Amino acid sequence: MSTAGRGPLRLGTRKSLMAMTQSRLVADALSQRTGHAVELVGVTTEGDVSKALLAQIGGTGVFVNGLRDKLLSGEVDFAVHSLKDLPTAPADGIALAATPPRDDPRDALCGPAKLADLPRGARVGTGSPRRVAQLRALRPDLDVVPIRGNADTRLRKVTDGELDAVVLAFAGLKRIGRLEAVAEVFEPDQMLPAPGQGSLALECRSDRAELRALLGTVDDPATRAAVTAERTVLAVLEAGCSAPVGTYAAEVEEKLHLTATVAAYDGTRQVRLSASGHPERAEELGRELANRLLAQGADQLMGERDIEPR
Ligand SMILES: NCc1[nH]cc(CCC(=O)O)c1CC(=O)O
Repeated sequence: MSTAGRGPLRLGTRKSLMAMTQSRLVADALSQRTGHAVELVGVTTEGDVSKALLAQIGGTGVFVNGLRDKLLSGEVDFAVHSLKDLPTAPADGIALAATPPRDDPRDALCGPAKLADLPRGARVGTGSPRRVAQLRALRPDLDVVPIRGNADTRLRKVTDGELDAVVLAFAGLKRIGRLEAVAEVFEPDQMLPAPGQGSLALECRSDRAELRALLGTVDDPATRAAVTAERTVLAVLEAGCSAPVGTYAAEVEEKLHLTATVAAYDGTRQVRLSASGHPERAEELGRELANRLLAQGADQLMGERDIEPR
């Protein structure tokens, strides 16, 4: 195929502004490292076509599967995903070839005021149970409103006056050039991000060894250790992207520090634990922390649900 200099590498990407921007970033980094030209190939996935489908199956993997099909059929050579959108279960025939250096993993409040300055009962929109639970823990008086749609659509609900604020991933806002909307960035001690948030994932067919090595030139081992620990927590909890699970891992002085929370939707209870260890033990660290969360009632908290995103 095109791995050894015969024509550009074909990068399959969703066509949204966020996806195109992050794909272009990866394409540029890869060209710089390897000298290979990279061509973006826009792919329409089921998740882009059908909102009904997205609601029905909860979003897990719909964006990802369409791109994986193109990898397996050989229509594209590799794909770039937001890592937090990747299901934790490995996919047959697909390899996670690289996790580039992570962008800012934090969540951001977008609107006219910081969280503490929003009026009592202010309407704050988010589609994520993880954000719902942690927002309610911080400000039980808020009216947390479930919303869907891309970042632009969500931000418009604030400018239209339908909502007082929305919570979105800082990295995504940066990629679409909307950081001016940010009123406050939440530190992990206030709100733990989604596992893998702010990170990208490069996938290709697992049988293409040469291509995997080439893509591996943009891999960042510290990012990989961190997101491995975070995603293992999610996998062991058997929770998906729609679970009230927040995690954050980072390497400090060659040690990996991991914090994870499982929170009740009503914000009244939260289990939150931390652990640290050698980055090579990222997976074990995640597994051990998840088991400790379960021992403290995490499964019961995850089973509770009081709002459905619309
Ligand atoms: N769920 C959609 C999604 N997938 C990745 C990002 C943001 C970028 C990232 O986390 O890497 C977003 C939007 C958001 O949560 O605000």
